[in-house]
Amino acid sequence: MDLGFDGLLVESHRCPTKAWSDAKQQVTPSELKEITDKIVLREPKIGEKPRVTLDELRQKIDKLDDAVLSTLQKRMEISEAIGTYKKENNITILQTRRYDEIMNNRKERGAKLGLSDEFLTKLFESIHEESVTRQNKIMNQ
Ligand SMILES: C=C(O[C@@H]1C=C(C(=O)O)C=C[C@H]1O)C(=O)O
Repeated sequence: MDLGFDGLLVESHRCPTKAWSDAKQQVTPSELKEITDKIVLREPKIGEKPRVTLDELRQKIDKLDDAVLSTLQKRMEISEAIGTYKKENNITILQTRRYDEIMNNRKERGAKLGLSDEFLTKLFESIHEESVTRQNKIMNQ
């Protein structure tokens, strides 16, 4: 456990089922040892000035997240335009071949950038779901 918490409240009992209160959340002493052994204690090094400050790194993340958000917004706008086209031309919203093509291509490109298959699957499934939801709204208007 490396959670940055200041404290941890755990109830322990020799025999949890016999505890007079909160029996369900009591852990045995050996489980308690297992939990405390896993705790990582960190002492931030104060005084030593790091080359790059945490604030600077976070500002970089903030900027990149802005770019991610505006890219996603632009992608959804295009998806909605495709939704309108599909409505006007009576085309099915879900296009599995195109979806598979996107998934395979993004995962292949992502792998080259060191991004995991699991992460990319979750990311593009979620993007696709939102995209289809938006097109459905247009289709039902
Ligand atoms: C955007 C489209 O509609 C759907 C959404 C897709 C997407 O967001 O990438 C891909 C295929 C379709 O299931 C499309 O047909 O191209």
